[in-house]
Parts: sequence; C-alpha cells; structure tokens
Amino acid sequence: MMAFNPKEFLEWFQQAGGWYNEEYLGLKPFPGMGYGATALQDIPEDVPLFHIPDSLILSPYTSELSKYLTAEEWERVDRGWNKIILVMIRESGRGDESPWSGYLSNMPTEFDTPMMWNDEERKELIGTDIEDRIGKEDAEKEYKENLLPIIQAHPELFPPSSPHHTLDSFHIQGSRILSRSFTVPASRFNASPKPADGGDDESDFSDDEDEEGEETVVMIPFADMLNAAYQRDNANLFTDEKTKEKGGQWDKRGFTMKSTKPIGKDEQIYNTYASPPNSELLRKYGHVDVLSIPTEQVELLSEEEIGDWPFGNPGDEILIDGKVIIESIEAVLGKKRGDEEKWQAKVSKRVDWWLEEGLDDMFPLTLSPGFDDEFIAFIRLLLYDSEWLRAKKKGKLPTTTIDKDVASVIVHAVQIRLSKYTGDLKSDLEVIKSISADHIPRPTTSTALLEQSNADDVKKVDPSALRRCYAAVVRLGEKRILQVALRNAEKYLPQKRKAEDGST
Ligand SMILES: C[S@@+](CC[C@H](N)C(=O)[O-])C[C@H]1O[C@@H](n2cnc3c(N)ncnc32)[C@H](O)[C@@H]1O
Repeated sequence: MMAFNPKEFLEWFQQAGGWYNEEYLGLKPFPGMGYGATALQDIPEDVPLFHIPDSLILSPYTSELSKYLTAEEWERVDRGWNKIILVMIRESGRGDESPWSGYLSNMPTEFDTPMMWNDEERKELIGTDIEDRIGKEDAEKEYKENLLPIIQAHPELFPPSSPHHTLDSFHIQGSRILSRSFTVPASRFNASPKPADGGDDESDFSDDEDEEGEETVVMIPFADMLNAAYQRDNANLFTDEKTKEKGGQWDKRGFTMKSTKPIGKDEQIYNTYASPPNSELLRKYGHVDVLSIPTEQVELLSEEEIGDWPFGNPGDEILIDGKVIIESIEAVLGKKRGDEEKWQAKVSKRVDWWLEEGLDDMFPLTLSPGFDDEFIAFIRLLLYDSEWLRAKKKGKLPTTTIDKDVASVIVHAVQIRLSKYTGDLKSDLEVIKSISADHIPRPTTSTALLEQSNADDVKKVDPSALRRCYAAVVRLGEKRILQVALRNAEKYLPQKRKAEDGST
C-alpha cells in the first residue's frame, strides 16, 4: 500500500510537464488514509496548487495503444472501463518507456475495496447496500471475454511473460480506476462522436459535465493524490484555469487544483469525493468516514443505538429498493394472495409510468426525522387507485401524506431490510470498538493532532480486522437510519398514537 515514493513521483511529474506549488504543498502519509497533500504554510483561498496539462492525463485518447490495434479490436473494448483498463495494462507493461512510468510505478497495488475481499470478509456485507454491488464476477467475465482475446492476439504489445495482464493485475487496474479516476468531457480530446463510455455510471469526484453529455473516464496524475472526508474539502479541481497571474506557471490546457478555502499550515488538503454514504465510500474507495455525528442526528437515536460511540458519516444513507416496497405492499394489503396476475399487471403499469417519468425506484433514507416526498409518492401510487388515476390523467405525482397504510408499508419495508443483516447493532459496535483509533481517522483525536501524527508510527493492523471494522461501520450507519425510520413511521400507526396519547 505504501509503495508510493513522493520524491520520485514529484520529479516525474515536473519532468513530464506538470507544475506544482512547491512553496505551499507537500505529500505525506496520514494515519489510516495512505498518502495525501499537506499545507507547508498558510494557504489563502483561490490559490493554484498544481496543474496537469491534458497531455499528462492517462486515457484511451492520450495513450497510443489504439494505433496498434485494428478498428474492430478497439471497438470490441469500447464497453464500460475496458479501454482505460487495457491502456493502463499496456502502459504499465512498457515500464520506463511509458510517458506515465513515474505515475504508474507509484500507484497502489493493494486495496481495501470489497472487490479485493475474500469470501469470508464479503459475508460481513450481507444485508448492506453494497452486498449486490461489488460486481466482481461481471468484471472477470468482461476480462475473459473481451480483454484477454486482444491481449493474447498481441504478444508484441502484451508479452506473455509480463505480470501486467493477469487477472490479478486487471483487478488492480480496475480498483485504481474505481478509487482514483475522474470523469471528463470526451470532447476535450477531440474525440469523434460515438456512444458514451457505456454501462458503468461511476461518476466520481469530477466537477465537470459535457454539455453534449459524452463523458470519459480518465486518470489525472496528482489530482488523485488528495484524500477526502465529509464536508472537509478545502480544494477542488478546475478546468482550463488561466491563472498565471495568480501564481501558476503553465500555459497549457489542463486541470488545476486550487484552494477553495484558506488552509492553515500543516493542515491536510482535501478534495471532495461528493460526500457519498459510507457504503459507497467503502465500495469505491475502501474506507469509511468516521466523524462526530451532529447533535440533531444524535437526538434521533436511542442510547442503545449510540452505544457510547456518537460517530459515523453524517451523510449516510440506505437505499430502499422499489421491489422491497412492492413486497411490503403485498404483505400489508394481502393483495398477492387474492388475484396475483391482476395485481402484478397493475403494479407493473404503475412502476413503468414512474420510470418513464424519469423517476428513480431506489429511495434513500437518511438519519433525519422525515421521509423523501418521492418515497411516499411511490408508495401511494401503488397503494391507491385514486392516486394512480390522477397521476395518469394529470401527469401529477401522488400526494405525500403519510396515513396508516403508508406507514405500515414503510414499517414492513424497514423490517425486511433489518432482517437481512446477520448480527445486531450491539455486535457491530463491539467490532468497531475493537480497532485502535489510529486506524480509522476519528474525530476523537483533534484535527491538528491527526494531521501531524506520523503514519509510520501507527502499528500495522490485521487488514482483515480492519475490513471487518469498516463493514461494521457501514452496517451500524444503515441500522441506525432504519431504526429511526421505523420510529418515524410507527408514529402514524393508530396503536402507537394511542400509546403516546396515554389513552387505553
Ligand atoms: C484518490 S486516492 C487519495 C490518495 C491515496 N491516499 C494514496 O495514498 O494514494 C483515494 C484513496 O485514499 C484513501 N482515502 C482518501 N480519503 C480517505 C479518508 N478520509 N479516510 C481513509 N482513507 C482515505 C482511500 O484508500 C482511497 O481509496
């Protein structure tokens, strides 16, 4: 994991045409985070920190690989991330001859993303939003069916003895892309129009969207050296900044990382990964955010749910699948047992309408006292014929009133999700507390201490124990949200109301 050599990387970066602000920015290890950027002195807002010219971006457009393949072969890898993976495999295999040698040789080869977990470790994710989203089998199928035939057909490009195109290397490149890539408009590489990169919608921490909509996944050296944490970002990547007058030293088209807030000396320089929930952080980046939960969220939790550990990701969420809602409605109304075919047809029609309206059928629950309007509207659309007729006739979404039937559906859906986990909330807390605080950057250490401590001093933790702990943090966050949702929904049930009113 720590194969990174900052001196070597920075020398390569400068020689290859990159620029960075040596006065302001250094690279160093941070406990539990790998390497990251640090402020060498106070940095004002809006200062360029480094600049990457387009030519230094590693992509299917900047690498020459396509020149050596036939049009049919290049077309064959035009699916998902295949092109960029093949390019990374090829450029890694070229060693010092590759223009990206100092970049690729300094990239991580070990990851804590679930894609790299063994079967036992993956069991820890049962019940969570990640469980069905790892995609390892699909990725391996892609490798065998579409990449390997091209690799084998070109021993001059991919020598059979090279270690860079094995299945393991394929996974390493995939994990690098998952945790470090950016999505940029394909048009900046003068790409001729063609279908979008396809399939995988991994939008990452890029802040840019092409008006035409065609985007491409690329690797941007240096920009991927910044860590991120929930709402701690103090820098961001900008496109084509002409800021020579503000201290930049470049004149080429490219990407510029700039401070977006004043940053104190010795503080870590953070980019944003768009503040995803812990399940998504773990799936893509192999870590979780563990911060103090704001008071208004803590107040929603019972003592048992806090468990003396008021930490987590304040931006956590859990997605309730529309299919779980349908299952809950069937259970609450007992419809399916009545006339199954008619019921199925009715539900399909309504769900199709919902999707055709461009609405999503995955509904986020968060650690908050209410529910999303669309979540309630979806339930009402399926529950009530009157809502469906109105929606169909007037094109209007159902109302968002929570009555006892809607509440019963929510309660049932939440119970379905809760029943999928293998352990309870208490056991999650025990796992989390068994790991030393040094390994999960926690807010119990003051920020200054955390930034200044030396990662080399941190004793190595068993990677499997760390993964178990990360999974427990995800489970705990999800279960807390589900428990709060359960209490919120139960308030609308008559027996609950009576109990709260004190009536018999
Ligand atoms: C874009 S890279 C950042 C550079 C990376 N730390 C390195 O050493 O190369 C993203 C990776 O950094 C680590 N990382 C970033 N932010 C983190 C955080 N808040 N806590 C723990 N690890 C973090 C994760 O391993 C993640 O996959």
